[in-house]
Amino acid sequence: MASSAPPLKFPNSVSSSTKKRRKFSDLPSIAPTGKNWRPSTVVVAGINGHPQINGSGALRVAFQGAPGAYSEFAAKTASPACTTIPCRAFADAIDAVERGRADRAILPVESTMEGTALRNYDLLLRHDLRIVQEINLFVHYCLLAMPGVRPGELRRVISHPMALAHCGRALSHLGLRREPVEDTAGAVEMLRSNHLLDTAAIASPRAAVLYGLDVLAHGLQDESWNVTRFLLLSKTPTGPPQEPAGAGLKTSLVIAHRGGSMMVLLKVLSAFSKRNINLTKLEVINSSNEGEAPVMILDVRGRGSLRAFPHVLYVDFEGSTEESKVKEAIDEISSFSVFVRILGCYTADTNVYDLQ
Ligand SMILES: O=C(O)C(=O)Cc1ccccc1
Repeated sequence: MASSAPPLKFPNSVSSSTKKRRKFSDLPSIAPTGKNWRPSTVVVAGINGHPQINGSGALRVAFQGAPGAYSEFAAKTASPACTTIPCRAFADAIDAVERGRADRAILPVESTMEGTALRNYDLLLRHDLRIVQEINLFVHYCLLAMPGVRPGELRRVISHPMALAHCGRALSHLGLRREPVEDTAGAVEMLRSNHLLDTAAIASPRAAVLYGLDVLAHGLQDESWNVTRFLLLSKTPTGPPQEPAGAGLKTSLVIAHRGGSMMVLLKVLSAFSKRNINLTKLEVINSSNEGEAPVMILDVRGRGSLRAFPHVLYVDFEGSTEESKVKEAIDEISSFSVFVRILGCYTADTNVYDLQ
């Protein structure tokens, strides 16, 4: 399917693109998966054209949650032939990669409704893993209950905090007490195994089928345009994908410093703009007020120690670390920032995958 969608615009992200955000129904590049789990547009062989890793040929991807979680769908979208490894927490998924029990970890990092999931970005910064792929997944939420339960019998709803937040208006309307749990599919599993008749879960339609629950409502999200961006992380650097002049590639950086935050921001923007490098994300974190925790970043080049910074910029831009203008921009930024780390260089995902 065509891959001509404009860059996604996430709230709280500053994009240099002036293109208008388009509605789901307008987008030509939606890759619907139908009832068939895998979007036909995704290349089956390996990640970014890199060879599959383990003997059986299947990439092992660790994700947070029970089978049927959105992160698992995202992993299957990235690499349809992969074996997925459920983990209790995102930190466990990262740990699985660090210890070699998995080849990749998958992490939701931002959504069109909520912006950047800073806790997950924090995790990324504390570990030495590289971003090797991004996946944009259209997230549909359903209200699920035990078979035969009617809406009037429900008192509370459980789900992942992001799902509860994305469905805030609908849940207020239903008057259900909200309780966060680790993940959406885990919530469904909890209903099933504890035979909870007064509790609903928010999860995907696939989780309903997987665990045999009734779908009481579809499309529960407050906004119809609800896309989550996931990153696939690897321990082994795969190197920038080989594309002529960095075409279709994206690089993610973290820039950290200790003071003069506006000045640094302006200088960073200037380093990119004078080289015509298009930013696709800019997130500014300031935690210099008393009582605010600094951002902890693993210094992968130095002694491998964690360093604390009050001012951090997350920057994604179009281009590859192999391009000379990108190297120059990074060198210039390194000359006035305390710390710069390349989080990954990978193929930009211009599709939005729809798993319904
Ligand atoms: O809980 C899940 O299913 C996840 O994979 C995390 C999540 C939750 C809501 C939207 C996207 C990802």
